[in-house]
Amino acid sequence: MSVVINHINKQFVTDHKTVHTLDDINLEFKEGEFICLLGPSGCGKSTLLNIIAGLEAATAGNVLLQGKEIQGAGPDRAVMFQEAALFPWLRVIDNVEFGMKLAGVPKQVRRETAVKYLKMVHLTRFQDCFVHELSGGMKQRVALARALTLDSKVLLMDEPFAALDSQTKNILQAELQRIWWETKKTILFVTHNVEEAVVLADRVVVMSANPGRIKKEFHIQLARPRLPESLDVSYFVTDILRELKEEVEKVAKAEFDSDWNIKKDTILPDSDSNMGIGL
Ligand SMILES: Nc1ncnc2c1ncn2[C@@H]1O[C@H](COP(=O)(O)OP(=O)(O)OP(=O)(O)O)[C@@H](O)[C@H]1O
Repeated sequence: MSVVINHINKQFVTDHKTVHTLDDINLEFKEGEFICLLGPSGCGKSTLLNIIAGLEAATAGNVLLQGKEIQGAGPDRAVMFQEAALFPWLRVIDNVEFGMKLAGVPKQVRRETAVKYLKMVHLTRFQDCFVHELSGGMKQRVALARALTLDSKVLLMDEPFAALDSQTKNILQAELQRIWWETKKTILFVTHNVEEAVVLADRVVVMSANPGRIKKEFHIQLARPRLPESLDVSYFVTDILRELKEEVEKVAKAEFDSDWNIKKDTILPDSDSNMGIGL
């Protein structure tokens, strides 16, 4: 399913100020394309993802899915966040079935579909466990299985692996590459991690901040599966980091006290592929 973002603007109006978060965002995702969105903290990545999900309204502009303007959230778009947001009182299998239950899918079909996707994330052995019995990585795999069950053509992922250790993250990146390949979904994946973006994406979109704009796009024409430690991945990482560095420093200058010295206290060593985290 193709996604077209037309002239999206977003302003948040609070009691004491108006924040111009997104300025004239135009983007097109081809059917089955994997896009990663990178940018300094606060540039509006999550806001843009929420607008595409229909969870947030744009101030101006629109989002077209297969040529049709979206009106709020819909089953054609599944969303996955940094926190798995599973129900602790339900077993794994019931968590995976939950969205289908709400959608009125009959019990038998629900169960078969849940097992199919638990198999896809290699968790069938744990289907009768409760959430507290799972590791962080397993919880995200349950959330991924749940997101896949509604068979939506678009998957919107907001830093889904950010809270995981690097080994688990690498495993899940490999799994996601395989699942994307098998399901042919259109994926928008928000991350702070440049290496993760290069490993996963067909195209990496870099945003600038204040207000959020599209700064540059990188087409990652590398064979898959990709390994984070490979030389061709590092080549793209270096290139993208160069583009991001300027943006992250701009945000830091605006947010840090005036005695902060960008050279002395630098948070931006050239090899840092998590640039911007924690700003
Ligand atoms: N509900 C809201 N009300 C007011 N301002 C908001 C709201 N949601 C987001 N903002 C502001 O919009 C800007 C963009 O926020 P957003 O979370 O989209 O950025 P981000 O790039 O995803 O950041 P991060 O990488 O840190 O998650 C920030 O300045 C934020 O404070």
